[in-house]
Amino acid sequence: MSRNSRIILGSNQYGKAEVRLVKITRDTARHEIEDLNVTSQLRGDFEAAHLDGDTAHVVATDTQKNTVYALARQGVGSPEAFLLRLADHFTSSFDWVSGGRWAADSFGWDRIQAEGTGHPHSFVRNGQAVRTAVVVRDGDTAHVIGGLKNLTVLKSTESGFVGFPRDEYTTLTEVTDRILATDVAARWRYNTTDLDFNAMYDDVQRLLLEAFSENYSLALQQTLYEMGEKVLEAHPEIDEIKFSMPNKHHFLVDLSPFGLDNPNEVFFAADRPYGLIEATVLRDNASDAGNAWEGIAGFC
Ligand SMILES: O=c1[nH]c(=O)c2[nH]c(=O)[nH]c2[nH]1
Repeated sequence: MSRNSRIILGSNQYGKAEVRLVKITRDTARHEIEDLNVTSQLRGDFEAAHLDGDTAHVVATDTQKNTVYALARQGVGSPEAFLLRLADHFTSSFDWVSGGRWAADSFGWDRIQAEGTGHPHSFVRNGQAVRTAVVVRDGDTAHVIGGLKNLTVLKSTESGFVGFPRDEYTTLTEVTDRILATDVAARWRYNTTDLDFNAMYDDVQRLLLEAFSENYSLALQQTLYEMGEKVLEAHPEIDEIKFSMPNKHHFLVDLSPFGLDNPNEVFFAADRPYGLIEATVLRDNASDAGNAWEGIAGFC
């Protein structure tokens, strides 16, 4: 086949998406569970595969899936550490693999309560946030991005929204006492790979919840910024944090047709449309993110 010399291959990556991995650690009768959804994508010299169908460099996506399971046999530890190990494995095993992108969602399980410290091997899926992690490896450089999504929070007072501009299309009334509710999605970029990522995750989640709850909110934008600021102040290992937060509106129901008052007690929880508040909070001297954020959808 003759080739059009003015057409070239651009950026590319490939691998296995959403490998469902459950790892039970059962060294003792008290088991531990790790539950992840892992995506592995390789980057490097794959031009011949795209141009000629030459598979000599194509580490099969099936092999990538198997590698996820095989490396899990030695333990997961934390999503971030596990993805770093996958990155190391692929870049050191195949000369032409120069890097890639590895991502995981991880799902929490709590022990079913028994006396004392909980059941040794029975768990209930934790309905709280889904933990997210991404490792982007380019040569010897690795970027690690921790995160969470679906962290649903609500405060029933200590929030208002006043002072916004009014034009011919503005109907919103000013309120100094409203419900503020959102599903927090956040991704934060570490500036080192040598960390106890599980401890970091727990502390970032704690700080996010604390910041959401502690101050009067003049706008969801302000609360978002305070959440990011609190994380960056506490953790020099994090250079930036991105948020995407829907403003889940709760409208006061007019009960006057029924002869009833409604002192901020009965609400219609609308599911759409919703406000969508997104921002990045970062250090003014943040390290270079390179292409770390590429492919992470839904943030600005
Ligand atoms: O916290 C808020 N920020 C907004 O930008 C906004 N816009 C709106 O209609 N309500 C709100 N609330």
